Amino acid sequence: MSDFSPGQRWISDGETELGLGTILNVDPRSVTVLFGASQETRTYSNRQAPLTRVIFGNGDRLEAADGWHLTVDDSKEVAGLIIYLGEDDQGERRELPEARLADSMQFDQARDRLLSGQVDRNDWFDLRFRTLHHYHRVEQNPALGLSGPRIDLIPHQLYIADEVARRHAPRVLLADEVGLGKTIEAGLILHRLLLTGRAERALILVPASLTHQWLVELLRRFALDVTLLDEQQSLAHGETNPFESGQLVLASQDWLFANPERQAQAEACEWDLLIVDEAHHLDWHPEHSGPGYRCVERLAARVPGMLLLTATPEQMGLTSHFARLRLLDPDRYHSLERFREEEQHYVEVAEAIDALECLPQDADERVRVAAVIDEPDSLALLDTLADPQAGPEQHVTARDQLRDQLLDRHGTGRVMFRNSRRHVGGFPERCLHVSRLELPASYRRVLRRLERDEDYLDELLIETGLDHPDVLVYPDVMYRAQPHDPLNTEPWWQFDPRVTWLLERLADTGEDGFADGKVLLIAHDRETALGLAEGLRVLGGLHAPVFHEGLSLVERDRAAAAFADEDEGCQVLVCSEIGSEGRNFQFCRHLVMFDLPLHPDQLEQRIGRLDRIGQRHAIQIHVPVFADSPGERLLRWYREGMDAFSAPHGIGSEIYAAFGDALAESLLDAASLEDVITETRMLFEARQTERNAGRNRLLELNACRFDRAEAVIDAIRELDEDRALPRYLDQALDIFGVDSQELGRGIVHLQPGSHMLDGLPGLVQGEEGFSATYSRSRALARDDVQRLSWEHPLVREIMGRILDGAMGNTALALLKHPAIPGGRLMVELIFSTHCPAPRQLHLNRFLPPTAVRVLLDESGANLSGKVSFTGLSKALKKVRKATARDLIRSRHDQLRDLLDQGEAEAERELPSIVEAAQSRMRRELDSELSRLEALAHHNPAVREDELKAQREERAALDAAIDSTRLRLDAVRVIVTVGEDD
Ligand SMILES: Nc1ncnc2c1ncn2[C@@H]1O[C@H](COP(=O)(O)OP(=O)(O)OP(=O)(O)O)[C@@H](O)[C@H]1O
Repeated sequence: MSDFSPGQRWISDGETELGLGTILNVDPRSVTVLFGASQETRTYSNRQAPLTRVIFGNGDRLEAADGWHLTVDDSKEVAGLIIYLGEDDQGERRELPEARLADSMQFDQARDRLLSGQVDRNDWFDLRFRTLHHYHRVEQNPALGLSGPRIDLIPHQLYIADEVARRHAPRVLLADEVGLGKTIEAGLILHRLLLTGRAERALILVPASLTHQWLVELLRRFALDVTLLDEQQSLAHGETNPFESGQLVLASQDWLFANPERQAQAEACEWDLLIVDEAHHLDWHPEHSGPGYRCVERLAARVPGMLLLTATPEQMGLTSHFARLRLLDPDRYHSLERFREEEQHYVEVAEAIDALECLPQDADERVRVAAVIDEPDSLALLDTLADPQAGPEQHVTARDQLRDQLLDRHGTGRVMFRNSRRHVGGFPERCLHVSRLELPASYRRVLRRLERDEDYLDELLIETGLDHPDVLVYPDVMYRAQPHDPLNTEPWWQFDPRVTWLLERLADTGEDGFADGKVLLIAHDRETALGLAEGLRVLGGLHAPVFHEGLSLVERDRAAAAFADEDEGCQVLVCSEIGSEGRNFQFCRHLVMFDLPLHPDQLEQRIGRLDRIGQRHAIQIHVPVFADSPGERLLRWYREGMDAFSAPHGIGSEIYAAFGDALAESLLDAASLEDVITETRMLFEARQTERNAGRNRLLELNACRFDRAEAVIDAIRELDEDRALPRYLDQALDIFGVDSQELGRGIVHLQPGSHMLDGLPGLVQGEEGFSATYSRSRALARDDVQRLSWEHPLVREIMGRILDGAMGNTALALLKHPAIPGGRLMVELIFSTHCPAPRQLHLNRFLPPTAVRVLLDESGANLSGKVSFTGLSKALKKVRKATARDLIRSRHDQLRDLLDQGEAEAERELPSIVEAAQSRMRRELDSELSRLEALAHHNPAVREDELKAQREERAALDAAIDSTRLRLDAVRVIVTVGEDD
């Protein structure tokens, strides 16, 4: 191209964001352009410069470098430079030489780009329209944020995620029984909040031993890229706050709770959500609370959303449990006494819920319901339900609504979610195998003396520094604590029969043996675990990795990975108590409790490693005990006092508080043990009956409302089975330059093509790319295959780039049609609703960008209703860019008039779009608001700030929707060609 002259204004085709350029220099080979707004200079080859001359036409409004505006009505050319003539905003006639146009004039808007002759590929325009269409659809799906994660669709988890993530700044305790998927629930909530714009930054605090597992789960299941922060990483940030280094930060509790400076840095950041796993460790006492509790308490006061996770909420006692509820909602949980008192009425509420099923047939049951309700809306529903004249449909609706109201208005339901195996169902059986072994002489010697001599216990405690009753229950620990005893010369594992017992079982292929599967072994003490591993190696030649608190995180993960490997992995993993929390070991079927923990909740945590979602076998729990030892008595207490091995019952903590001391006393005294067991059993049965009738029942009914869970699952399935996604993605990948290769069985491999556009997640030039599938079940079966969904980061990135940028917002194509003579012009205009609002309002659920298409022929007739987008698109032929530019230049004025007319046509559709969005929003938010207001009367768990936020949100949404405008998003010029052209 040789017609460049210094001073002319041109724009870069590939980098429109640089703004308007000025030719600085031209020589026979190259042309140099200054882009003043971005302070960039580019030199291009003179022959192939990807530049378009910017020439405005009559009616265009221009901005001058010194800020005034000119509406053009004429132009002239002087020495190759254009001078625009027209009127300024005050109506004065002025001239504006092109060299004095503002550098900052924007050229990404479709109108400007088109009129300045910039056109994109025709298929880009198609993709842009389809993107708008699908985005509009998907954003309104109620399952948005829940459909992308690579998980099985398990009702209780999806119910909780949906219920919690729709709340303003949710603050809840996720307290499902062990292994039912609290991590998954927290991940789902986080994912949905992020995708819908309700949260942007989250801090996740987990025990050190679980950091890696969380990191992997969040990446593998939720495609969330999390920054794992530790001291080493933090030091690398020098003076800057390391917690600012990512949007999602994962850190170890052990590290943060011990480090006041780092805590101050974490507190100094803005977070939307705080997640704390294994929250039962946050212990609180009136005189002294633990450092973890204090740290979380300070964060809780600043961070609006909070999820606490624990399977054993009362493990540190009821007071600590209450204190954690208070962290979530200090207004609601201010008095422990009152909390206890409320619990007394749960039975009546649960009975009233059951009574609903008997109405209207059994009129007497009405009284039971009426006894617990007094709100007029509930009473009206009860009247309908009890009225035999009402129709069956009315009965069903009234029953459902009343049930929801009863659940909503009483109990801890809004703050605490606890699903149990009993309620969820479908979990494997637990089988207990006890092996009685003879007490070795070295242990017996001490125990006998303890039984005979009361003072010896005190001496022993002082001498060993151990606690009571640990000294009794862990004889190998006691043995090791007396290294100076001349009789204690051998390592304990050399004579402890549990070691040989274990070796025999590991090798045994018979019914009693462990040879058919992996074995997780948990011992209370780290030294026991280490010694045992040594014993296995020396006595049996067996290598067993050890997992304990003394290992670094990397070493722990290595040990767990060595165990998990299906083909190469070791048969047994030896863990100290630290292995009994949070880790996923459901691929094992044998659990060996080398000794027993002293707290029932700890016992349940141990079993929970295997008894979790994904376990496919009955769980074999093996306990070797020494005959007539304190360990055997402890076992009896667990079995006979509370059936601790058969199923979780959630009252371990209360039982331990009541009988822990008496039990410790009776471990040496078989006679008093009988009484402890009898009394434990009585309390256990009484509490269980009480809780199952009241609190547990309410918690269960509240933790999963199956009909609502089903509705969420249906919405997810709709997205899962959406056949439009593969079609859309095929086209998008092709345009973005991603190569896709079918691998068979529904799996494709995606990798960067040679012309791939940069910055697509998971695809880097020169790297392999990734394999993926649209099928949920296939993705679940194969860790190495990602799942493609509308929520996959690659799909979101592609859609975002198209919608936020200018890609494909102008095009020109030819149409050959026997009925239309050549040389005619048509324009296809795509308008989109534009409605600026803060992201956290999640406006898209009511009014996502909505396309309005207008198709005009050159006479201005609107053909949109007659000619569909797809029909027209199929008939179009592409054209060279240079020809397109010439065509546009020659029809500039006519095109501008058509654009103006199209705008007026589209505007006519706006009111109905706004009205529909407004009524959708009001319907949903008003009913939620009235539900919340009614609830607040009864259940103080509704926080005042929640109500306030809900009202403000409604007002803000109303205003935002009201201010919706239409913006021209894309335009395609269509030129007809005759049969002979
Ligand atoms: N919906 C699901 N789809 C697939 N796997 C799941 C699902 N829910 C849970 N799992 C798997 O089941 C195991 C237990 O889940 P998770 O770790 O979330 O339970 P948890 O309640 O947090 O356990 P714990 O009480 O031990 O902390 C994990 O391996 C998890 O990946």
